[in-house]
Amino acid sequence: MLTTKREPVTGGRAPSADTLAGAAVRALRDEAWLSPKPGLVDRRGTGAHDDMDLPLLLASAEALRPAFRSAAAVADRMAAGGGLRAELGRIGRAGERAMLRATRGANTHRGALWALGLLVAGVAGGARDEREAALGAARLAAFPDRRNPAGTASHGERVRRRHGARGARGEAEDAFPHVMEVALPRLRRARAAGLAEETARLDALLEVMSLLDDTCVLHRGGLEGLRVVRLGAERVLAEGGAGTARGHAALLELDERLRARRLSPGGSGDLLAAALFLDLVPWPGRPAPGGREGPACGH
Ligand SMILES: CC(C)(COP(=O)(O)OP(=O)(O)OC[C@H]1O[C@@H](n2cnc3c(N)ncnc32)[C@H](O)[C@@H]1O)[C@@H](O)C(=O)NCCC(=O)NCCS
Ligand SMILES: Nc1ncnc2c1ncn2[C@@H]1O[C@H](COP(=O)(O)OP(=O)(O)OP(=O)(O)O)[C@@H](O)[C@H]1O
Repeated sequence: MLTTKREPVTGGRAPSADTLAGAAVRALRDEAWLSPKPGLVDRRGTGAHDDMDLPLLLASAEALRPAFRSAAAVADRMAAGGGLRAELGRIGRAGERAMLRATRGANTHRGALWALGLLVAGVAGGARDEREAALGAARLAAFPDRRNPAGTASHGERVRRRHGARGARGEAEDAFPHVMEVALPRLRRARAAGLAEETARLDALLEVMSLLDDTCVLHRGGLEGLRVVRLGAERVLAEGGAGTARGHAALLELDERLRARRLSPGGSGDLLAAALFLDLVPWPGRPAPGGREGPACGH
């Protein structure tokens, strides 16, 4: 049964489902285009992957638009609770099927759909700012996924058992600390310091990479792989970040190393996309989203 949602934000209305879906797809596209990203698919190539490239990521992002729209619509209609969580689970699984159809079976955006789907629902549920959106998403993530079909042992599940990493689910339940306390502040600090938008985004990605227990990396490379990713990202930042000659050289070296070991920091890519999404949301009563108009990276 549908329950009515709590009264919305004071003053303005939550952005429409179309607007939120547009921002989520745009965030995925921006993350995909961003280059050079260590180990990830970008506009230069396939990174550490052999089953995906930029056109496939862009097609996947577009295929997820209806799922984001539905997540927003249902969160606008229903009160936050177990019922809404169950609906989001259904929408998320349908979104994953649409993604797999669009990519002929490649997992291009599973983790991203999870993070962005919950955040879209957090915003549509009446959040007035990004902090409230992350807290709303966390509350939803904490409800049991009642309709989750049993017996689907994902890579993340196996890694969780083996290494105790809490992965994508833990990040959401904790209200996205690597988005709220790492990626967004880094992005804004870098912009305030006058760095180019692409450099600011790369530095935000690298800082997340240097801290995250990424189950994508653990699955492919174990604890040693995770160490390579985290220390490598830390070194790029210590050399001055993506915008300096030394930092850029360290970044390309890290990219080589990750591609040679088939290590892809997909969880960090997802969380950068989540930060870009929150940065794009037209919060009620506020001016231009993220203070910028139009694509920052020329696509
Ligand atoms: C919880 C999810 C992510 C499944 O998690 P699980 O770890 O079992 O899956 P999987 O191994 O496929 O990994 C998920 C992806 O998360 C990303 N990731 C990895 N580590 C992290 C991390 N520390 N933080 C954030 N993201 C991470 C990576 O991209 C990874 O590929 C999710 O897909 C799910 O339960 N979906 C069901 C549909 C649903 O409820 N959707 C709701 C929102 S629409
Ligand atoms: N630019 C990007 N390039 C590649 N992956 C990305 C990118 N941005 C985010 N991701 C995330 O990385 C994940 C891809 O993970 P991975 O390739 O490890 O999946 P898998 O198919 O489950 O594993 P494997 O390929 O090892 O069998 C996706 O869930 C996606 O959300």
